[in-house]
Amino acid sequence: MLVPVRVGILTSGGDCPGLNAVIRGAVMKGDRIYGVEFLGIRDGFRGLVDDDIRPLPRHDVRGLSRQGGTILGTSRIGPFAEGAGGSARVREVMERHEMDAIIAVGGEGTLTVARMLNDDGIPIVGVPKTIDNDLSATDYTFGFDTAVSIATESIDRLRTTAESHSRCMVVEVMGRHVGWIALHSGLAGGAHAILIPEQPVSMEQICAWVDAARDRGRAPLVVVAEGFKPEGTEIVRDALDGFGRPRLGGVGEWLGPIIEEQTGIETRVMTLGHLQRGGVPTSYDRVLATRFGLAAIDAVMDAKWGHMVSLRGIDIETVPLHDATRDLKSVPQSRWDEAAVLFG
Ligand SMILES: Nc1ncnc2c1ncn2[C@@H]1O[C@H](COP(=O)(O)OP(=O)(O)OP(=O)(O)O)[C@@H](O)[C@H]1O
Ligand SMILES: O=P(O)(O)OC[C@H]1O[C@](O)(CO)[C@@H](O)[C@@H]1O
Ligand SMILES: [Mg+2]
Repeated sequence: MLVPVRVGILTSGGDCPGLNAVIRGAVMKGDRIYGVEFLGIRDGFRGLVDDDIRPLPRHDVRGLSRQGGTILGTSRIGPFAEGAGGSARVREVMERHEMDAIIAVGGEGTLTVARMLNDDGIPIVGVPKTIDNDLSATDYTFGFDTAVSIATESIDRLRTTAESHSRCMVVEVMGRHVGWIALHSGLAGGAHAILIPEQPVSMEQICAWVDAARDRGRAPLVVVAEGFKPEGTEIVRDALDGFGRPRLGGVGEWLGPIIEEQTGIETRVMTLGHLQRGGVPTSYDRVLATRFGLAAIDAVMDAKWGHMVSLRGIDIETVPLHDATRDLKSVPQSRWDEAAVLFG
């Protein structure tokens, strides 16, 4: 059996508070316990395609657990894009650097690529990241707690100004396919309506909740996930990002004027955007990310190729990437029903 001595690590997809803590955990345990050397792959899979790789010694990860972003850089470039060379190119670059295995830290797309590389025989393990908390096969991903904390603090601040002016406030948070950030920050912040991609809601219902909150003497607070789709209305999103995905952000700006017109309540809109992904991770995310990093190098040494580390209850386990990338973890109906009792 291959005993890895040189391990490459990359971070891919959108950045997320806690990525550096994963890198530190893996490198420190790899150095102290297993005596392996690390290679830092720059900007996710781009570094493998372009051969942009450098040594990542232990002293380079000092103090990293509290640092936001990723010291390795990240991108949405994949090895299976046209002209990128696929698994053959990845294998060639690994051989040039005598790299025995790869730790890939990323979201559903990155882990899908890791699975495809593994299917072609490349020794790789995954670490799940995303502020959206949309990965199945793990209870939580790091970054989510930080994003919810930032959103909740923002909601608390927006509330005092909204109350002073008796205004309605619409707060747009991230959540491309799922509404976990909106659900948790909305619950924590006492929102009068929480709008998520999983639950289409009509404008009539949204305005009814706003009216009801105002009638009780409250400044109505609406928390909306960027991927929310109002029932019976198409929001045209024709702008695409560099990778052909709809550029989200803007549903709040779309909702605000309609609420103002239909309810007569002066309405302001705040889109939190990338604030939710920046800055230092919370202590919860630092601990989870560090534990994921420690478990990732264990998985490499145990040759758990094609697996990712995962949180189950309070334990860190490994699960096959095939299971982890099958379905997105959306907000179940019961969680939305539970929250909806408090709307209006
Ligand atoms: N099914 C796929 N086949 C080939 N390449 C893929 C596939 N899915 C994703 N990729 C590649 O992997 C990259 C990383 O995926 P993506 O940009 O979705 O980030 P992610 O890891 O899912 O993180 P985030 O949560 O920020 O989206 C994609 O930009 C693309 O280049
Ligand atoms: O930073 P970018 O590339 O605009 O990506 C934004 C997307 O990334 C995420 O933050 C994480 O997947 C989503 O919530 C959001 O839609
Ligand atoms: Mg993705």
